[in-house]
Amino acid sequence: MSGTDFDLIVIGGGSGGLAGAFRAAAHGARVAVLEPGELGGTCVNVGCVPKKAMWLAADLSQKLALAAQLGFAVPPPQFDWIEFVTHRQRYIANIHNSYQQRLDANGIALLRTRGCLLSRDTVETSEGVRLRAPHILVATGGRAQRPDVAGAEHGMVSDDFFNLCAAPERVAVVGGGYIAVELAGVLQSLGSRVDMFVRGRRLLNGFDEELSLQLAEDYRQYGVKLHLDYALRSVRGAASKFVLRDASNDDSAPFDALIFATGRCPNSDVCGAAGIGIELDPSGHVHVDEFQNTSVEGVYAVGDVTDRVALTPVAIAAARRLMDRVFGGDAESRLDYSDIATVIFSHPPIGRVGLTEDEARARFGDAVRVYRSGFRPMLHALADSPQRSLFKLVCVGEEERVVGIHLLGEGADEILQGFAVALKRGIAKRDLDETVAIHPTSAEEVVLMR
Ligand SMILES: Cc1cc2nc3c(=O)[nH]c(=O)nc-3n(C[C@H](O)[C@H](O)[C@H](O)COP(=O)(O)OP(=O)(O)OC[C@H]3O[C@@H](n4cnc5c(N)ncnc54)[C@H](O)[C@@H]3O)c2cc1C
Ligand SMILES: NC(=O)c1ccc[n+]([C@@H]2O[C@H](COP(=O)([O-])OP(=O)(O)OC[C@H]3O[C@@H](n4cnc5c(N)ncnc54)[C@H](O)[C@@H]3O)[C@@H](O)[C@H]2O)c1
Repeated sequence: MSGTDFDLIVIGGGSGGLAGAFRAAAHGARVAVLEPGELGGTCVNVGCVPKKAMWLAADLSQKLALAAQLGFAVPPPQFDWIEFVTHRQRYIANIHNSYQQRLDANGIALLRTRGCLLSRDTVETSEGVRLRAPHILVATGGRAQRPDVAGAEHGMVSDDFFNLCAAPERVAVVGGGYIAVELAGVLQSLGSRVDMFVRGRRLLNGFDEELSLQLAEDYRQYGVKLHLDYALRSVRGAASKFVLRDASNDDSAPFDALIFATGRCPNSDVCGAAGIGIELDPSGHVHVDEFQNTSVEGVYAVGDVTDRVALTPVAIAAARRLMDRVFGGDAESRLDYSDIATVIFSHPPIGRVGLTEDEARARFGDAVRVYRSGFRPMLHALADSPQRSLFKLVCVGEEERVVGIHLLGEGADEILQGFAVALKRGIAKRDLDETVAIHPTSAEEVVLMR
């Protein structure tokens, strides 16, 4: 084997790529990873990790306000954004170091460069070096996309949010999905006045409608202005003042910052996927089968570049199972994509696993039975804060198999994981009824619904 021959070349050192590289190396494969940016990709650098750090800061600021209402002598909190970012980035630097150490310890070659597929077994680096391997993993992730309207270049995207040094006074967030809801919540909590411009008639399309309506209510109470059914026509921006114009040519108030959270597109174009005949869907996602095979033999793909669920643990799990198949001798190893739990780090958070009520009714008709519990969590009730929780169970058939769990409220992010295991194991409502509650908690509502 020469210095440019490997068993596996991984293009992209993000969540999926690194997980695949480590698992392949553990099976004895000789691995090269190509990554021009920071190790860890989107999740570690401009996604889950810095986002969750900002969410924790926002959550603390809300808790400080509750504490003040409950008798603690808390002076109005002054948030030093730059100091917080120093802690956040130190945390991230530790992740980079730990990845680098693991790569070294596993003998994985890291090339700080871009990779482009030349054929089914050859990748060319930006410097023109050709590497060869019988197995290639495409794990190049995705990038934020701006809407196709005049002036869109003036706005930030989520990557830029993480470069902020202070809360802008008035912020416009365009979009109503995961990132829009999360960034709007953080900014409002940390002192901005946020307006959300949402194309649809509600937040979080595809999530349970009742929970999305309740979250919209929570956001309004919290001071976020929601502009639903908003058709953005253009943006004018100059000297850090932005004005949005809608389809009726009405102008918005001026904003100090504008953030587009209008979806992401796959990085299949920057790694030569189409050039070697890899099948893409109309939006450029790499089409993979249930074993993560692309349409070109020996070339696989995982994570956000594929036409599957765009979440970090999904990219990681898919990559590990793939490497167990390719190098670990387990011919059937593949990820079961059903019933993947997900959390939106809104204020309060939303957790979801399985079918929404609408999806269940479309599939099972009258056999669906829904249980719900709306309540004020104890801390909020004590502090006379209006924030409410709404938990829902979607059940099907005479045995009332639980096919969906939807939690909006404080703690939902931490409560859901265990119940996701239960749902995946096929529990029925009766199993929840037979489980003795843990009192007093929010989680107990899941086993007490009648
Ligand atoms: C703001 C935000 C918040 C998020 N929050 C969460 C969350 O809370 N929970 C969650 O589960 N998911 C979250 N996600 C989604 C999560 O970040 C992605 O699903 C995950 O990072 C996908 O991993 P990946 O390996 O497919 O791609 P990435 O992590 O994006 O990694 C791809 C890597 O490939 C590299 N690359 C691209 N082209 C090339 C090339 N030609 N050659 C070499 N390298 C290349 C890139 O530099 C990048 O490092 C969030 C995303 C965003 C944007
Ligand atoms: N907590 C988490 O796990 C988490 C957090 C962030 C992102 N993610 C992942 O990243 C993915 C991408 O997140 P996202 O928020 O970018 O996408 P998204 O698909 O959740 O939301 C995109 C939003 O942009 C709107 N939109 C699209 N084009 C528009 C246009 N031209 N004008 C106005 N609005 C427009 C859509 O209507 C939608 O509301 C998510 O689907 C999720 O898989 C996960």
